[in-house]
Amino acid sequence: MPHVEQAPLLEIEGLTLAFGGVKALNGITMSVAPGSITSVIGPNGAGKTSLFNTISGFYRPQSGSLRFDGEDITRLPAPERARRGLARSFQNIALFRGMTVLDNIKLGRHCHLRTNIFDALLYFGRARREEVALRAEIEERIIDLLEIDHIRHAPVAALPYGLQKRVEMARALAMRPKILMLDEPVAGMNREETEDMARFILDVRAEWGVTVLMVEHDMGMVMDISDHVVVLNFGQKIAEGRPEDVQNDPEVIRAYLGSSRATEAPGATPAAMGAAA
Ligand SMILES: Nc1ncnc2c1ncn2[C@@H]1O[C@H](COP(=O)(O)OP(=O)(O)OP(=O)(O)O)[C@@H](O)[C@H]1O
Repeated sequence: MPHVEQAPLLEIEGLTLAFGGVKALNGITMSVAPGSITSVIGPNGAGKTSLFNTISGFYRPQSGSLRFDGEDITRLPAPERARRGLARSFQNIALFRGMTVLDNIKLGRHCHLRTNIFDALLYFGRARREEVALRAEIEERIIDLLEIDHIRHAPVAALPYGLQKRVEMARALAMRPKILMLDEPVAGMNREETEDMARFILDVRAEWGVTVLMVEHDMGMVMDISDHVVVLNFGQKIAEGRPEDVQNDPEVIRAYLGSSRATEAPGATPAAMGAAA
């Protein structure tokens, strides 16, 4: 059978976003294949967070378009994008710290709750009971998959940072997303926590087929688990491809050399950095 390429789940075309005179994004075109783990990397100020905020609908681009699951979402507000299956975590954890782990996870399902009075009136009895049971089952699967059963009743504020990050991912998963957007999922984690998180991301993809789009500075982790890597610098895409290709791209190494994160350059051996200088 001939190989047929699947249509991208997310297609970004010519995205431009400016803050005053600063072009945080300058004509970014990229796509995310269904079932892939796609990572966006780049030195500080490259535009990664701006890209995430534009995809999830917090920022409105000056030009360009976004298609998600075959539909144009460029003008849709953030909650509607979430409802359609774009879920994200945040660089700085955005959990309700006084609430328990379980209650935080339950909040993830809010985007699917009915808000229309007619829907609500029609929605009672068996259908409702079935949906409640289904949600509870999904929450249990998430808790099991992310190994957080032992802390389900703990207040989030009492947990170490690495576990809080895991709970944030659990909450995003409770939205039953098509794309899970992870903003620096291992920032501030030690090696062991990082390896755990990498394993959870792979498990989530394998078991649920969720597509993952992440921004991350930890090059080891990005290169280990990504299928596709997109590199930004000063708001522009300077490279993309398989981890091994991006790692050896002289322009990518040069971009990191000029930044405070030179030692994090993909494949930053002294020889490679000397060659790129
Ligand atoms: N709300 C804002 N107002 C003004 N300028 C902004 C705003 N957000 C981002 N910028 C500017 O846009 C550019 C891209 O920033 P962005 O935060 O997207 O980069 P980044 O790649 O996520 O950086 P980091 O790795 O440090 O998180 C930077 O020059 C930044 O100063």
